[in-house]
Amino acid sequence: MTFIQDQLADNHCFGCSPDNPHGHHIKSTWDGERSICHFSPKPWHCAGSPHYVYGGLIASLIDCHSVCTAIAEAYQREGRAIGEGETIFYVTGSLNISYLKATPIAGPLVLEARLSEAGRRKSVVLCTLSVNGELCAKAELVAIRVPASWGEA
Ligand SMILES: CCCCCCCCCCCC(=O)SCCNC(=O)CCNC(=O)[C@H](O)C(C)(C)COP(=O)(O)OP(=O)(O)OC[C@H]1O[C@@H](n2cnc3c(N)ncnc32)[C@H](O)[C@@H]1OP(=O)(O)O
Repeated sequence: MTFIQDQLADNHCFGCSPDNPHGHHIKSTWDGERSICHFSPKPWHCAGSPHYVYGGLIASLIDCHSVCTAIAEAYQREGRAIGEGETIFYVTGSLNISYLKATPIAGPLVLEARLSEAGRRKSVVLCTLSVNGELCAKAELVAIRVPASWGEA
């Protein structure tokens, strides 16, 4: 299986860099229309209850998976394989989440994202997070394209 994050070089992101030892290391697939990410929370990712996932973690996963989706779609729109040629970099402009149900920590969490708008600099990504087929959170993220130098070390 090919993951978006493994095709992007020099990535330092807490959410998705394969090389950040302290990060979440999320992995997302992209099929040309939608992206999927599976994540299994650890017991310490709990909210006030040990049974449910901390909302900040949910936001972090949705944030990163959605921005990676915007990046994958932008490469596709330019007719390039992900990571090929000049780096395409997006950042989060806004993130609006609705927590619909407490998210079981037993997981796995399944994130699914697709674009509802794709402009020159601005993409709008719709993302859902489900567990065992139950929708627990949904979000809209505005991703803004920035120069590749934004991501340099
Ligand atoms: C190495 C491989 C990769 C590796 C992969 C890396 C994945 C990284 C994932 C990390 C995700 C993050 O956490 S990123 C970190 C958190 N985010 C940030 O730090 C961003 C901080 N904010 C900024 O730098 C700036 O405000 C920007 C870049 C977001 C926008 O500023 P700007 O450049 O002046 O934008 P501007 O020209 O005014 O607007 C352009 C268009 O975007 C819209 N727009 C601008 N800001 C917003 C906003 N906050 N919410 C909604 N929409 C907005 C405008 O209406 C306009 O739409 P229209 O008129 O064109 O329709």
